Amino acid sequence: MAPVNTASLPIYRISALTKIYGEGEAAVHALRGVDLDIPGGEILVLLGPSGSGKSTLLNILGGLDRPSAGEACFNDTSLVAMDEAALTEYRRRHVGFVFQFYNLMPALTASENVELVSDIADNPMTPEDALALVGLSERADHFPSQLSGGEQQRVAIARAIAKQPTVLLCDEPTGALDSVTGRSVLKVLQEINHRLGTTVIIITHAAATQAMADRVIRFGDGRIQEVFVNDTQLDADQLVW
Ligand SMILES: Nc1ncnc2c1ncn2[C@@H]1O[C@H](COP(=O)(O)OP(=O)(O)OP(=O)(O)O)[C@@H](O)[C@H]1O
Repeated sequence: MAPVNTASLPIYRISALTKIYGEGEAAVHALRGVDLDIPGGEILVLLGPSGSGKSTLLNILGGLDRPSAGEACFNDTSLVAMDEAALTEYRRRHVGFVFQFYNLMPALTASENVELVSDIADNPMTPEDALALVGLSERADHFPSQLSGGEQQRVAIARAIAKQPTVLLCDEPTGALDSVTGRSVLKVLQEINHRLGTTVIIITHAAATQAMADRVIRFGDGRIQEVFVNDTQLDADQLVW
């Protein structure tokens, strides 16, 4: 299938975004004024040391947390101005999450784990289609304990994409995996971006991942240190780390 080219218009516009946890002497300045446009349809990789604010930014973009000040718009709608109900609706319709740990229900099969989410979505893929996209058709009836770490993460990705989200937000998706398995998971994320046009944002400590990105953001101390546009994305199969 030909790549879907939805790149160009910003899907997120972020300006002067700050996040302070706690108060007074105990205050932690997690974001210190972030300005960033994220074009739709891209693979964006967020790099930076531990504690530099990457997860805080991702959580705000995903509607899981709120900034202390500044603005974050999704398709020109302010996430900051949304009330809790609107934010929940935004998450439900538009955002898929993938975390380091897969959080699958142990008593349910791969297919049933995906079905849990497709049941509450407006226009879901079937669990069969979602599992086929991540290359796990053969494992649909297996329980999590019968799957490898990489396979469990692929089920988690199938679950996240089954509702056909606009964006897929991934916080250390390969953090618990060896490099070969991690590459196979990144390959799946790349396939989803190419085939469905989903905007994919990946936080990682595996710096080699930047070679498959359209855009790389380097974070440090709550600020963007560098934005790098990558014109020659590698196939995830070719990543070396
Ligand atoms: N709920 C919270 N309450 C207080 N401080 C927090 C909270 N969440 C994050 N922080 C602090 O905010 C700062 C940024 O954290 P964040 O998790 O965004 O960093 P990160 O770059 O994602 O780090 P890592 O790579 O280790 O996940 C850190 O100093 C962290 O301790």
